[in-house]
Amino acid sequence: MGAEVVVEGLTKSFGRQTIWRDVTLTLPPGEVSVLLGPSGTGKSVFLKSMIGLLKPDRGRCEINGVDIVTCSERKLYEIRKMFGVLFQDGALFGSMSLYDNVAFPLREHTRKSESEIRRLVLEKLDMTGLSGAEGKLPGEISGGMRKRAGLARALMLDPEIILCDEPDSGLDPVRTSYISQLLIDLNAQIDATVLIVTHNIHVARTIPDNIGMLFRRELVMFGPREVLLTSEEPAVKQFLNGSRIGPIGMSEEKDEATMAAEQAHVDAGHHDGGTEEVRGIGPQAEPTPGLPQRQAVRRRKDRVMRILHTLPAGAQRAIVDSLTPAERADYGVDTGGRPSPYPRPARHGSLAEEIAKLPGSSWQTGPPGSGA
Ligand SMILES: Nc1ncnc2c1ncn2[C@@H]1O[C@H](COP(=O)(O)OP(=O)(O)OP(=O)(O)O)[C@@H](O)[C@H]1O
Repeated sequence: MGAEVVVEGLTKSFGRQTIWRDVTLTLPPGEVSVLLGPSGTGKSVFLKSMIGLLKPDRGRCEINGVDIVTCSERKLYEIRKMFGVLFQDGALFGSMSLYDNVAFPLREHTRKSESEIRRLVLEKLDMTGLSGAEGKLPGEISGGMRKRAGLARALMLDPEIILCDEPDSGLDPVRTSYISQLLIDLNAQIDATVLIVTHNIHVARTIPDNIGMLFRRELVMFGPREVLLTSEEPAVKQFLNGSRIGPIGMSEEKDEATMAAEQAHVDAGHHDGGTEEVRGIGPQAEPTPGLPQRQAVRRRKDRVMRILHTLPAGAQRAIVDSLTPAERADYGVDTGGRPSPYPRPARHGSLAEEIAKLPGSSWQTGPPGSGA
């Protein structure tokens, strides 16, 4: 199973520009999480901070009990080997064949024989649908193939954590669906913890177990997909529907006068720029038939049912609706479709307070009244 990543109070600035502050979240082991956010909110900076390429100003990022913010260079080097990273452009060496690109981590970090390297390279190229392309140069293949080659290379050291920086960037919707499916298939095969950074709404709706969103230099929320997908938080709703109407503006957040003017424009019958007003939660992608089931699914269900009473009502309903009759019986959910007080009665107090009291909790919730 993949490693758990615990991020607490992480803050990053460049000079006087704060990128984000007090980011707190836990990537549950072996689950797939997505970090959303408008352009420039610091999603890539967050990924780079997680692998120690950038140093946060304060806070912790703990992996297997090691805080990579404060650990020694030597320890960081060891921890980094647990990561497989897919950079935006694949980050392949342009003068090397795909074979040599994918073999690179093994040649650099292990003493494996060339025959063993060959076996492993061909295996990873096969897993990523690149069999037969090993002799090609990165410049001779499509963007989608370059991404998959980057992924094959990221898998070489059997990572426990896979970070993907905008796996969909530059890809058409069909290729985006393929690479997203590939990530689910890989998760089913190796049970690694996966974090995908993206602003692709379709990826966010169909792929992850958990979703978070960065906005206004903060993590607006992070939790089971049902929380964000049923959220009434204006920035989240606007983002998920790709609409101009809401607090997210062209470059930064908008002032109230601009928001009111835009709303009046839409009220007068003009289009809001969104392609669809999606309601409810669609099904999550499953592994391709013939592959094993994702082990994370059962673990996540148990985990989410333990914290169900702390979640907003809309998310609770969506989670309960997704259970089979047998699961409802297992978890003690009543037949009226509402959860019984499982595993303990709901307590009084704000959601944020309730969540903060959970053992090992590292949830981030939105501001009061945000529905987070
Ligand atoms: N090394 C750096 N030095 C100074 N500023 C930086 C550095 N790296 C990133 N930034 C700034 O941090 C901010 C966030 O950048 P980042 O690339 O993380 O955003 P993002 O959310 O990934 O955006 P996009 O979705 O467009 O890729 C930007 O204002 C960027 O200019």
